[in-house]
Amino acid sequence: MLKTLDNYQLRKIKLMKSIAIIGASGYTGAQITSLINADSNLSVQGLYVSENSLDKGRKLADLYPTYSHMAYTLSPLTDEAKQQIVDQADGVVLATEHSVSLELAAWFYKQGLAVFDLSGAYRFADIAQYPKWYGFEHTYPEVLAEAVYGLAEWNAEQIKQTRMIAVAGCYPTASLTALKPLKPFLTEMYPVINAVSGVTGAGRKAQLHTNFCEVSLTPYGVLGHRHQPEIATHLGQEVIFTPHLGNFKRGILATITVQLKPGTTEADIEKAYSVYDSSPIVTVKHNMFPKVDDVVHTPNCHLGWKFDANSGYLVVASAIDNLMKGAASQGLQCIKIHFGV
Ligand SMILES: NC(=O)C1=CN([C@@H]2O[C@H](COP(=O)(O)OP(=O)(O)OC[C@H]3O[C@@H](n4cnc5c(N)ncnc54)[C@H](OP(=O)(O)O)[C@@H]3O)[C@@H](O)[C@H]2O)C=CC1
Ligand SMILES: CC(=O)N[C@@H](CCC(=O)OP(=O)(O)O)C(=O)O
Repeated sequence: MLKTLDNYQLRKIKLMKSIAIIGASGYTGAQITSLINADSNLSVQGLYVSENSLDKGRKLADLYPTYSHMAYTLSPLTDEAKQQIVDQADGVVLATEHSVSLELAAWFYKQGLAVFDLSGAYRFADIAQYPKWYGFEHTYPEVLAEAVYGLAEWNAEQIKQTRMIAVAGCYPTASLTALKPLKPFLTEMYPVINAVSGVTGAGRKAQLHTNFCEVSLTPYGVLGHRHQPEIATHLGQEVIFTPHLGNFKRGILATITVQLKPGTTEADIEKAYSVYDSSPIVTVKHNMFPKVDDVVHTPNCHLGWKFDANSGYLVVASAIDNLMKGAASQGLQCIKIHFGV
């Protein structure tokens, strides 16, 4: 029977899965490395940075002393390294910028690996969206056609079936987790999402606007952030989305105001959110609101809501850690769902 299985199927039934992490010196890459390292069903094949990276050859723990228990070295992603990944790994995590992920995802996918991309390069099924929101033409429609949106609580069946997983964005994860259960009750009025992110959301590289002395709570990307169409696409409804940069390191709080269909009751909303009753990750509270501090460094999403039956307005707040549920721990959820470990 084994003779009829191809290499990928054989790898899939192997008990321990080996994962390569590309972009491992960045915030999400280092975070997912620590999660994979701690998981008894997974092993780290290797950690990679760009071929000419200033960090190549350095130990991850030298960049992040908090990871002093891990002895991994950052290797340059040369052609030989890519071939080694193909030979040794079952899956590859891309914790790289969108245009880098665009190329690497297609290459590793075509070599037969499972790809878990933390960037936005494969999150829209509609190829026409990429030039506007990401500034590039998507040149791999055949790989894009295989991509599934890695919102773990909602798309588990598809995540099992495909090798190309576009892990959901950070603000979209917070927003969609709150809004998707309410879909049957939404009207034509757009939900209004105001969200604040910690500065790690912008990545590790030096940028003026994330300097300590520059950061002060402010909106950005108003009526033009790429997460607006990501949320709208995966909700199936337009939204108004306003992100803010907050003066804290980690975490996202999205506060969402939405008018529900006439006749909607509190019981309807309770029932809608009961979809998360069996989830160890999503917790829903009525008339109690979440705090960012309660979710940072955890994979959890905390939701809190209040409804005014007279006006039909619901306010729901959603808190996650942008580096965890917004990227690395959701990536880990996708890996574990995909490989069934
Ligand atoms: N930060 C966040 O909260 C979230 C981020 N994301 C997404 O995850 C991805 C990574 O984000 P983040 O960790 O913040 O980014 P960082 O800027 O912190 O890290 C980027 C990493 O990519 C490496 N890199 C750059 N170019 C290449 C290349 N050509 N080949 C291999 N490695 C390369 C960098 O190392 P070097 O340059 O030294 O090679 C670094 O390790 C992005 O697409 C981002 O949009 C998703 C959800 C949340
Ligand atoms: C504070 C900050 O700059 N946040 C980033 C979002 C985080 C991110 O990298 O976006 P993805 O989840 O789509 O990968 C931004 O607004 O672009």
